[in-house]
Amino acid sequence: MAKIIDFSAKVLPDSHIWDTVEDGHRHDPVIEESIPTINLSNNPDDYTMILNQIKDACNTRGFFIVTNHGVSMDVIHRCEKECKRLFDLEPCEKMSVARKPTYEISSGYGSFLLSDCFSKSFWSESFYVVGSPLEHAKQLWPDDYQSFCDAIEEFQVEMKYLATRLTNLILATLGCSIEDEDFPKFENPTPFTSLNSYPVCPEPEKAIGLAPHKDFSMITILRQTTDGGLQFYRGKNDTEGQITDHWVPVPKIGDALIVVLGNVSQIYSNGRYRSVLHRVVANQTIHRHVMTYFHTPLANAKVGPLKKAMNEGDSSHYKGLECGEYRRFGS
Ligand SMILES: O=C(O)CCC(=O)C(=O)O
Ligand SMILES: [Fe+2]
Repeated sequence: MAKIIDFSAKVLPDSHIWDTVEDGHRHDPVIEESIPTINLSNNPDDYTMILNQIKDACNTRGFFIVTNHGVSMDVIHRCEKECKRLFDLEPCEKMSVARKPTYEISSGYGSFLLSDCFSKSFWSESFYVVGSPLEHAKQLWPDDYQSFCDAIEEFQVEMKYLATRLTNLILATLGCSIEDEDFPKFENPTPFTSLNSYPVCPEPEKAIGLAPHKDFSMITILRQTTDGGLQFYRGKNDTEGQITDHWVPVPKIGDALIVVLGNVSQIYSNGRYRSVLHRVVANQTIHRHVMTYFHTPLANAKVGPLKKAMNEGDSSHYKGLECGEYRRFGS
């Protein structure tokens, strides 16, 4: 349920103090390291190289950065502008389009759905767009809603195109092909976009922007306006063997986008690829905005390990369930 939060407070309210709450790996060190960066050129000669780079990133990290991704930077910049316009509104205006308190994802303003799992609140706000933003945009800006709708809708179209391309590449790295009868169909899934805002925090070391979690999607694609927040987890259980448990901060790299493997990738690959734990830390100097696109099969699509992704003799680690059922069981 959305509550009004005073993000201009000089002292962190008790409702947002996390330093005594176990949020999982809170105190593991943050270590800067290079993040796999893949140039998605359209040159057919680069296809095998791109496939190998994606395979390596999926095997070892569960996240990577893409450049030359084909998403229009004009659309991205317009979306960033509209995202700031939205979060700059007065709290009561934003509350007028608050998300309904349901477990199902629905459009509107509020805290992240994940926040319902914790007793403390996140130092952040989000605006979910499931399908079209028209109704809420008209309510917020009766005479000036078109630029918001256009930017978000164009963003969703471009992101869906990129997400489909990346999904097909990821499945190809598992030996699956579009001709397979169980090759997942992502036709007409309702686009789900989240605009996120992480205001400057008076006491960032005691707060959290977004608690550690894994995404439910096949992949999530993110665009951040600045760095200073998102971190991915790498730990002993990762495939590279003996590495120290740590968090890897994600810098903002020019026009690049960030790709995150979600639980559906883990299920399709029968656990060969792992969805990656990630979090957002609060910071004291920059107001960070993020646009996120979640690429997920339809709720009634069957999701289970793909035949060709399994090696001879492998047993299935996941039951074949409908996508919506997996969501209800949580992650
Ligand atoms: O805002 C971010 O940087 C991350 C958002 C995220 O992980 C999510 O919405 O699932
Ligand atoms: Fe996430």
